[in-house]
Amino acid sequence: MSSTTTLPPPLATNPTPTTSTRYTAPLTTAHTSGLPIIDISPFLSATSAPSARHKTAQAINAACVNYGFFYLSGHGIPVEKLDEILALARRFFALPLAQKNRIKRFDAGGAEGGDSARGYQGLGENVTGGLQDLQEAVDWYREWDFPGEDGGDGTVKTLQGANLWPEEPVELKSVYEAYIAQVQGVGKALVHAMGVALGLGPPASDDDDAEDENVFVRNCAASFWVMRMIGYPPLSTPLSPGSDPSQFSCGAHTDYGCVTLLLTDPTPGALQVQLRDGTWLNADPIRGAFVVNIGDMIERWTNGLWKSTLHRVVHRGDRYRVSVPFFYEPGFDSVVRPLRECVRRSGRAEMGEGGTYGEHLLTKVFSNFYYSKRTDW
Ligand SMILES: N=C(N)NCCCC[C@H](N)C(=O)O
Ligand SMILES: O=C(O)CCC(=O)C(=O)O
Ligand SMILES: [Fe+2]
Repeated sequence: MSSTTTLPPPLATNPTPTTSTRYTAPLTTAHTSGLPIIDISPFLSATSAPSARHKTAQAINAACVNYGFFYLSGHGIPVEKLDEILALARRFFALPLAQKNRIKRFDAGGAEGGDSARGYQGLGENVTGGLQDLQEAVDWYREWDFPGEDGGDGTVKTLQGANLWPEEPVELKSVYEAYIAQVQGVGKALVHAMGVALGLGPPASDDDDAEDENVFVRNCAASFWVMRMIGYPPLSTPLSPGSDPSQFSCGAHTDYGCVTLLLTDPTPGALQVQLRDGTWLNADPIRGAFVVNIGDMIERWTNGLWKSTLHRVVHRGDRYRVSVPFFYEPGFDSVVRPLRECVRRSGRAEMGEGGTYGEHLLTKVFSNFYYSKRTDW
């Protein structure tokens, strides 16, 4: 394939942010935002009652049909650990730029002519919908060693290689690696629950180990996860009442894979989620809970029964904001095509080409960087 990087077309004007509290399904517990709070613990314990799992699965289905977003509680990661993750992110971003640049991602514009998505990216380096985001970030991906130079086809180099870890804070690497192991377990339980919520049973098998497995769990077994640590200085442009934002901390986008487990500091009014009617809802954080949303691969698998919902960050507070999303995704080579049962239920034609998650991810990553000058794929 030979083409230059094309950015997505500019977004149509965004609707005015709102703090709507409407929701359309009977949900047992809801935050003031209206987004449901869902307890995943029945899927983390092997001994939980079937009725408890059923309740969780039903709540997930309602949340994914109505919003594509919810809060997740009962995940078992202590709140002190979550606070520590955020505090370490804040300490890293407070370092001088020269020090942060010591783990700078290897840029396409660099003298050596390669690029890498792993590492630190400075303010304005990430682009969404054709606009630079007012954020800086560090990306870590599942480590992936190719036997060959470029994985065979020259298109995956950007995602290869080892992660870059900062020297400071010294404990960041070990704390984050332990967290990644824990949060992957939550991701696995969550996609398991999602398969149950959709009535996607395990494959017919005599193998006891496969008893609980469904198509989501299987495809995430070698999850090509992404961990992202983001820092957001406040946007400076004033917003007059009723006007649309012209600058974003992170422009409106959908996430790419299965589920995002988002951890943020307590800053309110920053993360906004688009409702079905096109208005924007503030999804303010709940301490100790994750904000969860589904990504493009779940939308494709379900043939749109569950939507990968647009969301954005518009941070106008007065304090530097940090967030740490963990993206629990399919394997890089997972072929994702609509599930026959979901196509039938949706009553719509089969959506999407049915390519691999890796192909989707690469398309996204190559359109994300302001400095990318990629011409060789
Ligand atoms: N790995 C995930 N999902 N990262 C989400 C990043 C979203 C913003 C990005 N600039 C974009 O336009 O997609
Ligand atoms: O920082 C946030 O609240 C959300 C970030 C986000 O949506 C993303 O990185 O995909
Ligand atoms: Fe996102």
